[in-house]
Amino acid sequence: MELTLEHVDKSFKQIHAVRDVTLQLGKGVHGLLGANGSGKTTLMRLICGLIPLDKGSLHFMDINALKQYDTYASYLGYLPQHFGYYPHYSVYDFLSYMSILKNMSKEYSEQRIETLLERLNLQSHKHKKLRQLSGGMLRRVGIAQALLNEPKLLLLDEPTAGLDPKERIIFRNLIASLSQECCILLSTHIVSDVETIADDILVMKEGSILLHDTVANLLTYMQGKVWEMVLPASEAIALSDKYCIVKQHTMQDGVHLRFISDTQSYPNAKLAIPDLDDLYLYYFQDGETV
Ligand SMILES: Nc1ncnc2c1ncn2[C@@H]1O[C@H](COP(=O)(O)OP(=O)(O)OP(=O)(O)O)[C@@H](O)[C@H]1O
Repeated sequence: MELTLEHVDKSFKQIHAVRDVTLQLGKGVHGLLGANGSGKTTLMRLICGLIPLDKGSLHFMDINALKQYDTYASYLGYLPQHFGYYPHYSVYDFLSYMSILKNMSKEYSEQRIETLLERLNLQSHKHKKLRQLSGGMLRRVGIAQALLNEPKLLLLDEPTAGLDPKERIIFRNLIASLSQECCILLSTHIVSDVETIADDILVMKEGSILLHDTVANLLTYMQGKVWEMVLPASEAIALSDKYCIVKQHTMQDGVHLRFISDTQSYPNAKLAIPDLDDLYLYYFQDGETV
């Protein structure tokens, strides 16, 4: 069960949105991190076949997505960043409608919808109109439609956007439970969404995959670059002009700072154990929005 992209490239007029991306993703959860405009959604839409590649190839298992799209699509589930829905449809009617679009038989889709309503804790809401649902429930309906055809390749574009912390945890657990069944590519701005559940992380910047490795390996790279120290408030301001500050907390004894520096810039700075937030800021400290 492997997704393979080779030299995938896409431009929109003068914007080079995806640059020569080559990667292989197997079963499990793959976190796709990147700042706004780094190309995550475009990459997902290319993988889904919603927009054509300018160059490159795309295979899932032995299927050539460009030549055997119908077979490829039968393995695919996709939750877009902004999933359009029909506010007057009930949860059940919406899922039935989506199963027709996915060419599923009536009998199979009825069974499958019941299973998913149960699994996603939506059973008691099945006759509610979509417009009556909270953001979290709507996101769960979005996931349910993506899972209707029991996909082997699941693409989730910022699935936790707009969810409260509790819903985010429920969602994370759900994704983790699906990871044994399929290859999941999950894009997000929120590092904590993928830190604990992703088997590996892809960091995308300006259309290219800058890093692709396990969390443990990526953090090894940050060792020796993350520092902590306490400074009087007046000195802390000067430091924030020079270094990338990851955390800052004012307490009675001064300002507690966590910052990134390739070398020990202050004698009283102590090395800290790096986390993914540090790594993310290290690569996006040049002013891009996170
Ligand atoms: N249909 C399009 N037409 C023109 N430019 C586009 C189109 N889709 C994306 N772009 C541009 O391609 C670049 C990558 O956009 P994309 O939406 O893929 O990034 P992203 O990483 O998903 O960003 P975000 O996190 O904000 O959703 C951006 O400069 C964007 O403006």
